[in-house]
Amino acid sequence: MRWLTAGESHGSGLVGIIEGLPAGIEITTADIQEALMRRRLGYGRGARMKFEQDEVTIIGGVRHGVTLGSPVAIHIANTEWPKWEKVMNPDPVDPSELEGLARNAKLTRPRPGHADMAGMQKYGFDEARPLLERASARETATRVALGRVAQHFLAQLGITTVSHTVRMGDVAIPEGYDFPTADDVETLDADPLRCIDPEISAKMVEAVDVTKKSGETLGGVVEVLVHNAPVGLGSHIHWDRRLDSKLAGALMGIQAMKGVEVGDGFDIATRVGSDAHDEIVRNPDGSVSRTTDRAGGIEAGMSTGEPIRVRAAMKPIATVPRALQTVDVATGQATKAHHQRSDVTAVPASGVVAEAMVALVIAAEVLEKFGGDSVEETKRNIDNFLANIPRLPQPSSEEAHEDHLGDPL
Ligand SMILES: Cc1cc2nc3c(=O)[nH]c(=O)nc-3n(C[C@H](O)[C@H](O)[C@H](O)COP(=O)(O)O)c2cc1C
Ligand SMILES: C=C(O[C@@H]1CC(C(=O)O)=C[C@@H](OP(=O)(O)O)[C@H]1O)C(=O)O
Repeated sequence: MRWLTAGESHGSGLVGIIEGLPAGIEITTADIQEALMRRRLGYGRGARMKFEQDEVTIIGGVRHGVTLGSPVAIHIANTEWPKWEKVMNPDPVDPSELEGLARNAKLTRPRPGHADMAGMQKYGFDEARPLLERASARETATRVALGRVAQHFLAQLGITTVSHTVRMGDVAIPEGYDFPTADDVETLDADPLRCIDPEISAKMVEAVDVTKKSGETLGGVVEVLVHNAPVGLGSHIHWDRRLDSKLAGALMGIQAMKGVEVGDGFDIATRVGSDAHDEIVRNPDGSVSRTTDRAGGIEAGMSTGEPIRVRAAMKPIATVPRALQTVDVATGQATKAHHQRSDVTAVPASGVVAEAMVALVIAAEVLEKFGGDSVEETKRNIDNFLANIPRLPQPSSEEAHEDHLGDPL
């Protein structure tokens, strides 16, 4: 399975293509539209989220609400395009038509923390527009659209994904909360911060308000959980086949992410071994499970069958209203970075994007291990694999209580 996106923030639209998914995934334009609505929700987003619409067209790969096994191509029109048509036209535009257009003004005061400065130097532009257009998280609409197709595939296999906000600036949900499941998605989406704790959510709203008033921006942390993923996705045999490596790369590939954790992540480094791992127990049917989920459902790069749990830390938005120190690349003068309308925070939206990225990784891993040209075939292969994992023998009561501490390997 592979996928690609194209399109600029203020271009005519975005395009996503995903190839290698099986036939038989149930998906409609309305489903994708709904996924894109979820990405627009969230307290702290800027004006653009309110007036711009995501107009979805499925270009190929789906017939009568079901995938065909051919590449699925999705177009998302930017409804703002008429205002940007001259400034962002792929074809040359007569300079007289651009004269005096505020939108065409050269952005020569790069924002620290965005693509402006490094991008100008790397790609040889004398202003930031050609960089920020593609760096912009507008592109994540396409990932969410493709991610929704992957999520439907996984859901038909019984695998579900859910995301939520666990931190907004210095407000965090206390550890020890029950992991949300697919049943919580509606409640989470109805919360302005996509937080499972209403009291903490109210404090997060307050933090966003205070931040906005002071001309500042705010970051936070989102968590994604995958429930019911089979054991054995990913592999220990090479670094780039490890599931944790792939998930970390996918999450870090989201704009503004500065850190990723798997399971209890960085906190694990502060603990002793017996508080760091997930002890293994025999279930009555002879299968095994873990007593905790500190490892985030991944050991040695392989899913264990426990919930997969990953987190991503988002930095505060770089377009800070109280603009930061920079230099004007046209004059060399010290100045303040250019500022336009912008989000105060996009953490809740990032949870939806992170969920899509995780779904795309898990879908690819499911297909890598189990294959299948139809969803039914993939499902048969998973069921067959799981049915053939040997069940543990029934222990005698003495053996069950035997202390294996110090057993030689
Ligand atoms: C959903 C979402 C919305 C974002 N909105 C903004 C925004 O309004 N203004 C801004 O400066 N950055 C915003 N960002 C972050 C920038 O896109 C990002 O900082 C920039 O592309 C530079 O990449 P980097 O932060 O990964 O270094 C947003 C990110 C996401 C995921
Ligand atoms: C358009 C989206 O997010 C944009 C992401 C973004 C950035 O710099 O990443 C900057 C803002 O765009 P603008 O500068 O045009 O106001 C956000 O609105 C979107 O998520 O659909």
